[in-house]
Amino acid sequence: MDKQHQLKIEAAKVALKYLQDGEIIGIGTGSTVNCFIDLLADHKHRIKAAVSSSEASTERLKKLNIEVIDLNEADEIPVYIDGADETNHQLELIKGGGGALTREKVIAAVAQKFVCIADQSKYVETLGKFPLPVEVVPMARSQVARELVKLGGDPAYRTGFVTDNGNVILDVYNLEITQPQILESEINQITGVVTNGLFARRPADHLILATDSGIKEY
Ligand SMILES: O=C[C@H](O)[C@H](O)[C@H](O)COP(=O)(O)O
Repeated sequence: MDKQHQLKIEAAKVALKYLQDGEIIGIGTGSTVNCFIDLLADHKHRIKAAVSSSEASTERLKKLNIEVIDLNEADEIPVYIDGADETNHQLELIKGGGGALTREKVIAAVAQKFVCIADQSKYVETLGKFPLPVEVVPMARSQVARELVKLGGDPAYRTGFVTDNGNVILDVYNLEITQPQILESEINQITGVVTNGLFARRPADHLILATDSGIKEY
């Protein structure tokens, strides 16, 4: 097993302490969350059910016989566990490398506590080295791309990829994101944008970062 994968498992293990007995848990998407889902299998008797942010996570949860319910059936989500592509020290995130950003953002908005799990490679001074994913209604792709260029980015169409919501993704390169909340709002104002992968207006509440020198919690 490679070092990075080992660190993802370490972060996921620590996140188990946020499980609340008898409650619904929100589950994100990606390789780090997959580690958490696998660990959750041994604790499934403690939770009421899971709300999932993607078809991929739903499939993994169901394979482990963890009940998955629709978000509309959940009155509240005390805790949401998810990974990130980048995080800064304010726990503002870039997410959506796996294309699940919209459903992730919806669940994060509902959740009382958003716990981000990550390995050390995700921690950055300034967001933007990782291309910012933007989910777009297919017919608006070119128009949205032109508007993203005006904001200083270099959008690239993620070819051959369709989100769980039937939309496409533009990955925006070369943004140095010094004001994440402002950029998040500006991109969301572009007609045709479903959502973008900046989680700055609703950042994580806690970060569990696995590093070579141990777990760091923020
Ligand atoms: O769309 C995917 C999600 O936002 C993931 O949380 C993010 O891409 C991080 O994934 P991973 O844990 O595989 O690095």
